[in-house]
Amino acid sequence: MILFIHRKDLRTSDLPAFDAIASAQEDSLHVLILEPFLLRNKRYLEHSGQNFLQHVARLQQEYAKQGKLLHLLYGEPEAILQRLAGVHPIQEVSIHADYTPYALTRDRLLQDTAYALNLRFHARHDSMLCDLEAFMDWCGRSEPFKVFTPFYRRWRAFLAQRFRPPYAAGLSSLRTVALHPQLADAFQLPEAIARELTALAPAAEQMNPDHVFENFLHADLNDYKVNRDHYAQERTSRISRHLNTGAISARTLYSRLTEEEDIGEDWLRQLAWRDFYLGQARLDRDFFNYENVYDLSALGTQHFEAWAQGRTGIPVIDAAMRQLNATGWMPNRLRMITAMFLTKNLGCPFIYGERYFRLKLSDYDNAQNRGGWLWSSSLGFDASPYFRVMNPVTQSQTHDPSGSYIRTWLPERADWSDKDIHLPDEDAIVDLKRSRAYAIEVYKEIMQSRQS
Ligand SMILES: Cc1cc2nc3c(=O)[nH]c(=O)nc-3n(C[C@H](O)[C@H](O)[C@H](O)COP(=O)(O)OP(=O)(O)OC[C@H]3O[C@@H](n4cnc5c(N)ncnc54)[C@H](O)[C@@H]3O)c2cc1C
Repeated sequence: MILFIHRKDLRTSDLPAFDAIASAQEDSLHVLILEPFLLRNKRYLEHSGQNFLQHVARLQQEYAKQGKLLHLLYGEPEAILQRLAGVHPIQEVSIHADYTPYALTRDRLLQDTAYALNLRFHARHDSMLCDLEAFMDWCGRSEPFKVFTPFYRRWRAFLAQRFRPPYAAGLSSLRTVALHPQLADAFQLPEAIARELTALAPAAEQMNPDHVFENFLHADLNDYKVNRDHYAQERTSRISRHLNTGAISARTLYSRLTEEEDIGEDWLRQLAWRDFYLGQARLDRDFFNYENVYDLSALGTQHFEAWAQGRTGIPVIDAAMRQLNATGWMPNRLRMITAMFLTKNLGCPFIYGERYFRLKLSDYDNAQNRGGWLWSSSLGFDASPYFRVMNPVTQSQTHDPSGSYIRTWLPERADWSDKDIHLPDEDAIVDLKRSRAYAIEVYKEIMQSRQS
């Protein structure tokens, strides 16, 4: 019997592990473990936690529809494995790998436990569109790409030659087995979480990542290049929250995209950024540690709360933060503008904004979020130059000239003229020009402080 543990792969088709289980022709016990650390401080009530639980509810529905068994458990994975292996004839543990520092430690412990129990252990790669090892071998490189454009060129060529199509075996071809009732009791979900799952079930039922993507392909792919930064129009795919929980795979997206007459190069380029950051999370030893590589002690948190609450007096910043707080969504350009504003104009270390987005973004993903914050604060590979400080007023004038986004999220400005609506309040918490000049000086020193 194979124990399969769901992770950021909350779907029932195109899973490398399902293919392996089907080939082995063995029974499989499928569990999804909700870990106390990941649900701490009622995180499941924040947008990021709600998105995850909603996808869990959907996965349960998918299993039920196909007459298959999925068991939701609460506890430490290695303790659960120990108990399960004592009761079920498990010979192998199968997971899809995750690369955050927390996940690596957890999975090392899980692997050690499996080996101590004489079980086989398989962690298969799933999240990237390009298999990283195969890609690096093909490129003849051992060092990660530090600059996006050359990475992108090679990545495109690799896909054209070596794209690995979606895996064929679906859930329907597997023989899932029931969990011993005693174990279900021992690791049952806390009542509050079980309640949330029930409450989210109706919305989960309506959710369909394939439809989200199909709608985008038909309605918005052709004009993506022009529209992607017109954030008031919301014309991007909005696939990220499904992609990051694994409810749809990057392979499926690419495979579907290649059926289009015009493949949508600009959109694909964005998907490449996702692989660029996922690759860095695995190959750049500093990726999760830049806050210690540079001396950020000249920065402070004085204005962090005003930023987080959307009370800075800079209209587009406040509108974006209010949208994020209310809905869990913020368009990409506004993420760049708000992140740069916090780290540069307000002089706040990037980890505070990163942590805030971790809770608030529905599509939160550790590697993508860190990548975005490193880019905005000029740290890490291929980041914005230290002297680049986007001006939120001119960004707003350029990308939303009529100010319709501000009108939606700052109702107190709904009647302002197109000209005035972008301008800072008289008592805005910073002067854009002065804070920009100061940020450039400070970040120049930060760049020089790098510990090798
Ligand atoms: C400070 C900051 C924080 C961010 N945090 C996250 C996060 O937690 N999770 C997340 O998925 N994305 C994050 N991003 C990247 C980007 O904003 C989102 O991926 C994008 O807005 C998702 O919308 P979409 O699915 O409509 O994207 P589309 O424009 O339709 O693009 C398609 C896909 O390409 C990828 N993509 C697009 N833009 C980027 C980018 N700049 N970097 C990496 N991948 C990209 C995403 O997987 C996206 O779903 C962050 C960006 C910044 C600047």
